[in-house]
Amino acid sequence: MQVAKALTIAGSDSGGGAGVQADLKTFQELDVYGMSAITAVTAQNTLGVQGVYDVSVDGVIEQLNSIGDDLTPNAVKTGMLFSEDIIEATAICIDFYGWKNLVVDPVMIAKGGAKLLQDQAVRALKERLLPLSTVVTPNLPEAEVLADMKIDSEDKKKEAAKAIHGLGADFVVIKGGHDSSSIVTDILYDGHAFTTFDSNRYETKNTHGTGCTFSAAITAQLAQGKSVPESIKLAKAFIQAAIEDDLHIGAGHGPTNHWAYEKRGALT
Ligand SMILES: Nc1ncnc2c1ncn2[C@@H]1O[C@H](COP(=O)(O)OP(=O)(O)OP(=O)(O)O)[C@@H](O)[C@H]1O
Ligand SMILES: Cc1ncc(CO)c(N)n1
Repeated sequence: MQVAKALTIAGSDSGGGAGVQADLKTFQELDVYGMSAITAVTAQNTLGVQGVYDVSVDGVIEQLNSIGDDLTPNAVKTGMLFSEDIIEATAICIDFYGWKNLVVDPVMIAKGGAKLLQDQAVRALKERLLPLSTVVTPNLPEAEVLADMKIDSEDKKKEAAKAIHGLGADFVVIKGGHDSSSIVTDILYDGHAFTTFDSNRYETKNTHGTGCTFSAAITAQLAQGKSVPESIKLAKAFIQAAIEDDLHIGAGHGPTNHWAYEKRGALT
């Protein structure tokens, strides 16, 4: 049996809803063999982030070398990268091993406000990682930082997508989770045209790890040879199911349900 392999380079969430844990659960649900290189360990639950401990740059490089020397991934995603040095090391390794199908989720701040990327690391993200990326998936506040502009209209969102595309990503998806409208719209820009992906907003506080899960689903699809638009369509259906069928775990912002998409498929 030939199985596609995907790698996540990201932080660990002890609460299991975001970060490496969300990525591996998503890969597994989408029939992709999951691998991980951990950049930081967070002490985290549904109430917030209690601590952040970054892994040494040597530790990150050694994990990537272990994978690169034996287990070539068909697609790679990055999540929480924390520091300029970790971004630099990640970019060098991705380039060295020639890994393709890179999805960059430019994680900056956790929903509760904790910093998951140092301010001085934004430049490295823009200059070192985005030029290697197939897809970059900012939420609205991240798109504002990457494009260096305020986004307060649909036209501004499109202008920001163009600016981020100009940083070197092949495809830009600006996610709509932070909007307040009843329809959640993610927009995709491929350098020529825009495509929109709409869904009904589901009112819930259990949205911890939505961005990680969405970008991991895109990565799993790319690993299996799907096109970027096809991968985003599936990822949107995957996250919609995971949000709507919420698990009610923990007293704060609970995780999404990584089983839900498969379960729906089994029922239809
Ligand atoms: N309430 C909701 N109902 C339906 N879809 C949603 C909702 N919130 C987010 N989404 C979808 O989830 C995906 C992630 O979007 P979001 O903007 O929440 O990412 P994020 O802020 O990076 O997430 P996080 O930082 O919590 O991991 C997108 O595809 C978005 O459309
Ligand atoms: C480790 C980690 N990565 C990403 C996020 C963003 O959801 C988070 N809260 N924690």
